[in-house]
Amino acid sequence: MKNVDDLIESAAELADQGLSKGEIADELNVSRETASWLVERSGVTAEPTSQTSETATGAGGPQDIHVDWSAVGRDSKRMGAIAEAMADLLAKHGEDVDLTVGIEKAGGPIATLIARELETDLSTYTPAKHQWEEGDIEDLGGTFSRNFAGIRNRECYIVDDTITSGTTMRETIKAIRAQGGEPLACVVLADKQGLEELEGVPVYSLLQVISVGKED
Ligand SMILES: O=P(O)(O)OC[C@H]1O[C@H](OP(=O)(O)OP(=O)(O)O)[C@H](O)[C@@H]1O
Repeated sequence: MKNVDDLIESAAELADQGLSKGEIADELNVSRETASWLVERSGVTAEPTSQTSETATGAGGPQDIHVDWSAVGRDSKRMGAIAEAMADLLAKHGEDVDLTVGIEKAGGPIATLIARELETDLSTYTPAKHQWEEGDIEDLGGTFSRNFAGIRNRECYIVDDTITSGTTMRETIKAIRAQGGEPLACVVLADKQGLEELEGVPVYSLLQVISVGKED
């Protein structure tokens, strides 16, 4: 499920099957208000309520969602469990990959644990935005840390905590290719874009955060 249109379609199917709005809310993991809004948008029910329309269309609502994963990040055991799950998402790409690239800063610790799980080397990439102070960020480049493994024309995985716009992940893919490497897959904790791929590289996430209250 990728976007609000998919949710609307699913809500319509469930409504057609005779489920109540509460049951649809449970099925789709959204609030009752949002379930009502989705069903109304699908055209399956004719009479919108002013309350649900107001609530879910979200006029003046948030433009972005902050993902706070500190309950995981502050505990190495929880981090290890999350890294195991993220590594599992990459398992379909086989066992030949021997490099995991973490995007600094937050992606570094996660990548370290995933690299351990997958028994790969570890590399880290610091995106250009971390060097930026003023001027055009396009004039800056990111850097691979010399403290960790080099890309050296290898296939690799890319790890970060979140994708918001996708800019950082896209930059990292290009930087790895510029070093002769080939990213086989990206993995993040939370993807706020609901991406399937970026620059031709598959994107996996434990959570996809789908905004249902915002008009495109
Ligand atoms: O998809 P994007 O719009 O590029 O945003 C996602 C990036 O933003 C965050 O990094 P942040 O700048 O907060 O740095 P940090 O990793 O040091 O926390 C996050 O860790 C990703 O790297």
